[in-house]
Amino acid sequence: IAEDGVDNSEKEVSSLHILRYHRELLVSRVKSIQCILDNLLASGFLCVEDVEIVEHTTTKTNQVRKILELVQCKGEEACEYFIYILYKVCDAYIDLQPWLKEINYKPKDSVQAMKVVNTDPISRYCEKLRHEIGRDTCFIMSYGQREETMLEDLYTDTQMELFDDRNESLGFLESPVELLGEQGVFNPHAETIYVTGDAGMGKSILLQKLQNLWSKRELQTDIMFLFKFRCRMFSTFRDTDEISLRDLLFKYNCYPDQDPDNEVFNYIVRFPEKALFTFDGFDEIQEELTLMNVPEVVSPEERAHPLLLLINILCGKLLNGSQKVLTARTGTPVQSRVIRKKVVLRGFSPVHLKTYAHLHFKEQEHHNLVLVQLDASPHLSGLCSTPLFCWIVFKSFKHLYTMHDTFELPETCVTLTDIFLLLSEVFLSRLSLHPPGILKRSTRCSSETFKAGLKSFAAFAKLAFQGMERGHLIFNQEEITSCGLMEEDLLIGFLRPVSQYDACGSPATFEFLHKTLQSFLAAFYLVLDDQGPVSSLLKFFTECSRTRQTFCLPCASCISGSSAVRGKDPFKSKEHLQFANLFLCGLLSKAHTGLMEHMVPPLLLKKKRAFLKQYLSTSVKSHLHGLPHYSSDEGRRVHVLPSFLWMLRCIFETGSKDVARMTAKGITANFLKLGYCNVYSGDCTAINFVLQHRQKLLGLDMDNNNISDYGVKQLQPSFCKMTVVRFCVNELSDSSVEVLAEELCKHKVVKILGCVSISIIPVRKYVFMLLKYNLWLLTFS
Ligand SMILES: Nc1ncnc2c1ncn2[C@@H]1O[C@H](COP(=O)(O)OP(=O)(O)OP(=O)(O)O)[C@@H](O)[C@H]1O
Repeated sequence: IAEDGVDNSEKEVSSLHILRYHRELLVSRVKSIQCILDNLLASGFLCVEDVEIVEHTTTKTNQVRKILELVQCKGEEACEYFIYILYKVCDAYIDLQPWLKEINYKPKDSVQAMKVVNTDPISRYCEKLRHEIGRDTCFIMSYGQREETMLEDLYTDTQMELFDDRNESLGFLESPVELLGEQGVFNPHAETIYVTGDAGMGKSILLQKLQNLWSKRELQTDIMFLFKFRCRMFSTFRDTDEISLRDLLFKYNCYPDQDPDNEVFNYIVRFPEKALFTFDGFDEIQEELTLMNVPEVVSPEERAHPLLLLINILCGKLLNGSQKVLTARTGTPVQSRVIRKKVVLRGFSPVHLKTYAHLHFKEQEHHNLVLVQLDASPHLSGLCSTPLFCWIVFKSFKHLYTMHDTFELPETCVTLTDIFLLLSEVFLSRLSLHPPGILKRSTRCSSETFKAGLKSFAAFAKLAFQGMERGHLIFNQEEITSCGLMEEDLLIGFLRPVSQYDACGSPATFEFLHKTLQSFLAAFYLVLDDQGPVSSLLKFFTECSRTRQTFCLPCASCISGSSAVRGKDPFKSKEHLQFANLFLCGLLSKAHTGLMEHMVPPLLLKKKRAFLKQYLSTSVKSHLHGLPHYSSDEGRRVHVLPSFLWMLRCIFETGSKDVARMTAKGITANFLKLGYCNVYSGDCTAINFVLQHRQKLLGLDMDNNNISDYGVKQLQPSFCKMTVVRFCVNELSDSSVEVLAEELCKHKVVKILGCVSISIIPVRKYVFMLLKYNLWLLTFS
């Protein structure tokens, strides 16, 4: 006989006895009665009048007492069924599960044959959340509001590299299912999984995949609630707005139904570890974080500014124990003490790229054509390792190929501007008189398409520009109309509705298909604008170079690490401004004169180009001059920062050999360290574009970047100038070793080669060759 007086050794302890004996425990632990009443009524143990009696009883504890009284009156079978409900609906009666274990409860076969329907508000809410998230995440963004693609049909894994707090690689994740797991956790006390990557690397899609997996119960986790937020939403609040935590969770996801006692929210507060938050695009709210001055900790009941709630959730001060996945673009400062693990998205590997092409092009003819063209252009393949750029290239190819007799992917020197022009052409061609597929046109005339759609295009460009000026990513109907956009313009694809922010169901606000597209259009506006002085062209360059002090909230400083003063450097600022500048350089390049002259008076265009070139030359000179040099045994060394890369990207986009030559000459150091600069394969073309103009020899250290074989191929023409070549900790395969060995042996100027190879076989083959020329091999594995 146990301490509580119940004889557990006896086989048949009556349920009636159990209820009587544990009455007070049950009264204190049964928090929700709805599900019990529903099931007792449905199974006929209680009648409607009984239920009404319970409902009219005043307090929750008295209601439970009443139910117990009633079931005991109905007899053993009713009591048995009552306990069975507690056992079956375990989520709702979580507090009673230890007790059921204690009394060694095992449902009899007879009661197991009876049906229990889970009508508990918490379980119902979980189901509702899963259903809504499943519905919201099953499509992938596509252009045109009428066209959507299933996530499952297009999602391709990307390279997800794990890093510790000292930026040492901890290997790769195999699939999004592993994102919440223990692999790569370097700070077990923190709760935020930080996913970072460059623009268009697939951070939002990875979150979408994660949410979709959860909705289908394929995530292998016991997370019951998933709340998804896009950080840009937090910028839509005024400084004085306040909201409760309850509203933040439910209003921007979904509200529980029939939950008069607030059971769902109370449950989340009691068991935060059952909740997962996803916050997408933390970089989009950095500006606002600097403006507020608010207290650090809030309670779940207190109303506060939504941003403050966000920060406190991320820091673990609110809903401590909940899991968080936060995404942001590379370089967004987030303090490592709140980071549990860090995942860097590296884009498509060559194998992923092939898989993605396969999913994209179901028709063999298209598929083969694209693969042949990609193989022929390592530069294009490098660009396509960024999923966003790849998606644009593939989508445009598909569209233009079906519209015209012949269409080839862009050639070797394709720039990002070319890619976004292609996307714009596709959008604008929807305005043309010939719908795709009906009549194929023999020749493609881009300028004609742009000219025909110029009115709408200029209106989109204006909207994008105004948004950039005001720091807006979301636009209301009024802003859209004031730029001259009509309802039918919205269908062509530049904008998409932000439906979930409107509780009434109708999409009242819009955003650009992608942030990068907004930057592109804003740059286009600067080129088209014939009202302001030519100098207004430099609007975003000037903004980038403005000395800015970033003030951080006391609590925001837990998250955003930096409060540094930004220097006067036009290549060092927020990425969306950098992109706008890059596109400006591209649009005003010589290569696009033919197209732009159809939209901008030639004289004005010429003036703008000359003005930009002059500015760029001066800025490059001052940037190079400002780089910190130091002397070493190998001569003058310089360790550049990621802003140097932005400068090179802009130069490449201009296509100006003069500026490239001047830059190559301006690098006075004889050793350039480009480590940890986030160089990806697409950048190697820009680096090569400048370095091939260099007369003097140069050592180049590109360790710890994101360069694949495509990048090495792009640098081939510059190897003849290199005394040191370092590619350690990149994504090179054996084929790069072959390229490197052959190139370097050919030119015989290289003294040190550092790289890591996947297998040793090609290395052995080339080691002898390299040693013959007294070459120091650094890190072969
Ligand atoms: N894993 C993937 N599989 C298939 N397509 C992808 C994948 N990742 C990204 N894409 C494509 O690239 C587009 C851009 O991706 P996404 O918006 O996720 O990038 P991001 O890293 O969040 O960019 P940003 O930092 O600029 O917001 C997607 O809309 C999709 O078309």
